[in-house]
Amino acid sequence: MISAEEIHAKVQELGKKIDAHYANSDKELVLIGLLRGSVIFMADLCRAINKTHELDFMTVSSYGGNTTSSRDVRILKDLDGEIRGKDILVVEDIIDSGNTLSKVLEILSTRHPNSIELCTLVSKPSRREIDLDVKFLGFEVEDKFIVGYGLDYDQKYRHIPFIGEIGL
Ligand SMILES: O=P(O)(O)OC[C@H]1O[C@H](OP(=O)(O)OP(=O)(O)O)[C@H](O)[C@@H]1O
Ligand code: HPA
Repeated sequence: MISAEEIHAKVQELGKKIDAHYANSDKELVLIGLLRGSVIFMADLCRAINKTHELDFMTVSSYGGNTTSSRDVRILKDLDGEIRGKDILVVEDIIDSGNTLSKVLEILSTRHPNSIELCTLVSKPSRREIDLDVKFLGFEVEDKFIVGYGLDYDQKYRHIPFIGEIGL
C-alpha cells in the first residue's frame, strides 16, 4: 500500500516541517513515542529532525467496556522524564478512532508542558470517533487493516519495511 521509498520521503518531509515549526522556540523539545507501534517511525523521524531534542516513551493500553465512551487508557509505562515547560511532540504510528491519543493528550496536558503537538505516520479518518488536531500527518488511508513499519497484527509484521494491507 505504501512503499519503503514513499515512507522514507514522507519522513524526511515531516522532519523538515517539524524543524520549521519549532525553529523559533527556545524551549526544550521532547519527542514522545507510544510503544510499541511508533518505534520504527520514531527511529527514522528523529534522525530527520535537526533541532536538538530528547526522546521519551510511554506505553498505554486501551481497555474498557462495550462503548467507545467507556474506553479508557491505562498507563503501563510512564515517561522517564519531566515535561513541564517543554515542547512535546507525540509520535504515533497510526490514529484510528483517536481514543488513545485523546486520552494521552489529556494525561500529558495535566503536566503543564509549554506545548503539545501530534505527529502520526498514518491516519484512518473514516474511523475517527474523537476529533484530533494532528499537526504533522504522513498518510491518510482507507479503513483497511495494515501492517509493517511498526504496525502489527498480533504483535507480528512490525519489521516489514513497507506498509501493506493484510487480508483478515
Ligand atoms: O486511534 P485508536 O483507535 O486509539 O488506535 C490507534 C492506536 O492503536 C495502536 O496501538 P496498539 O494498542 O495496537 O498498541 P501498539 O502500539 O503496541 O501496536 C496504535 O499504535 C495506536 O496507539
Ligand atoms: O490497521 C491497523 N494496523 C495495525 N494496528 C492498528 N491499530 C489501529 N488500526 C491498525
